[in-house]
Amino acid sequence: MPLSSRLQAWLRIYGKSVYPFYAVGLFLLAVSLLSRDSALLRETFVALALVDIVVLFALCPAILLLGFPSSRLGYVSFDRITQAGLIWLLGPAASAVFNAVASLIFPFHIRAQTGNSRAQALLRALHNAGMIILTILAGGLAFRLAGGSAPVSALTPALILPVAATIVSMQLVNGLFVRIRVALTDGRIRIPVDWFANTLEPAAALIGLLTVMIAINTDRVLTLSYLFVLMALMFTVKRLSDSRQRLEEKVQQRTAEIEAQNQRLEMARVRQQELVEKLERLSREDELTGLCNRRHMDEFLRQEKERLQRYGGTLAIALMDIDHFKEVNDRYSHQLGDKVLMTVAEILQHEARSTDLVSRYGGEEFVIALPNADEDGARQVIERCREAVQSHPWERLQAGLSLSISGGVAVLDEDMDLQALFRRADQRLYQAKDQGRNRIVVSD
Ligand SMILES: Nc1nc2c(ncn2[C@@H]2O[C@H](COP(=O)(O)OP(=O)(O)OP(=O)(O)O)[C@@H](O)[C@H]2O)c(=O)[nH]1
Repeated sequence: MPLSSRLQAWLRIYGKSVYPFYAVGLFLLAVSLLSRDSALLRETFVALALVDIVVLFALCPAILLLGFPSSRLGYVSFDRITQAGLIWLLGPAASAVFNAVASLIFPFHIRAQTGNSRAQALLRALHNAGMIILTILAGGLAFRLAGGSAPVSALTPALILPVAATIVSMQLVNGLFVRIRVALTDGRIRIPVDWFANTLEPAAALIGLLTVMIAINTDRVLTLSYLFVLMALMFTVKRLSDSRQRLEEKVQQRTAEIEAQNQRLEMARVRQQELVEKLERLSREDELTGLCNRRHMDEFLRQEKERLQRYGGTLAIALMDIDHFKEVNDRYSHQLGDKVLMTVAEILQHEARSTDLVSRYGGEEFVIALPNADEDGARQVIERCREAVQSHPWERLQAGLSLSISGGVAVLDEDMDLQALFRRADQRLYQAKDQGRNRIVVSD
């Protein structure tokens, strides 16, 4: 924000809210300067006015110039200076009234940022004032119970306990109210209170005590110099707090970026995994029918043969071929031929046992591996397949279409290799074709 508009904003706030308090402060300052009868009263008024001046001319412009809402401490900590300071100076009742009135301004000041209506800001202002009155009265009560009496006129060790009691009780009551408010709003509001602000609150209250004592016990030039240093300190702390917050935000942003990056990597990993699985599946699967392919069948038979050699048992294979399949392609279409292949695949899969493996071995040729099946067992399964293909309602697929399959079955002998097993099954398939098709040949 350029300086001129900052000044304008300051004047706006000054005109709308700060002015009455400033006027009261100046009035009290004037009265205290003029009332020569009571030195204590005058000193008290001087102190009050000076504390006000710090708040009005240091804190308000600081908040305005440095930007309030981003602060994690700002008013939360520094308004404790006037609250506690005035308890010790004027007593809890006066401090409560003064600070409650001052706290009414704040919700209107940040109305633009919060987007609250005038009515909402008013409710919040009343709520703030109520909270502050109770907090200050609790602080004052603790101060009195711990043996303190207002006005404080000298810094003595006896003050330590009452001052500590004031600060701790105010901190506790304030914290309690904030928590109640968070609970009532379902945790929707963000509280600008963290350990940093919590540490600063007692510190701010101590600064209040020091301010009061300096105002009472020293001349005005020294007091004003002290206030000037205090002001500079406040700016520094505010700057520190802001840069700390910016750092925190940067860390949060970086963390979010890293998390997003991790998520992207994880997604890429999952996609890669899916791709690998798909490739693996494709390398085992026949694309048209979804049955396993020749590569997978060969691998399966190799493993089965090894298992047999080690543990014994039987293994049969059946080579099946659709009869006159070329005619289907030629007479109807290649597309219909594909549908026939898919339907035959479904039938074979359905009729085979769950331990059998059905594959499309190439073209219109299917191989079924039948672990633990002897000639009779294999015959039963393959006959069932043949009958199912023959009795399938092919007309539904194409009017006038009827189909059958032929098959050759072979059982693995002890000293036989897989090639020989295939040769034997192939010979029997040709036998079946020779004998008129639509049949299964199991033995020579
Ligand atoms: N539609 C389609 N046809 C295929 C596919 N693979 C092989 N074929 C066809 O299958 C037919 C096989 O014909 P043949 O080997 O002559 O035997 P067939 O007509 O079934 O006669 P037999 O086996 O003697 O009963 C050929 O016309 C191939 O083009 C395929 O994936 N889709």
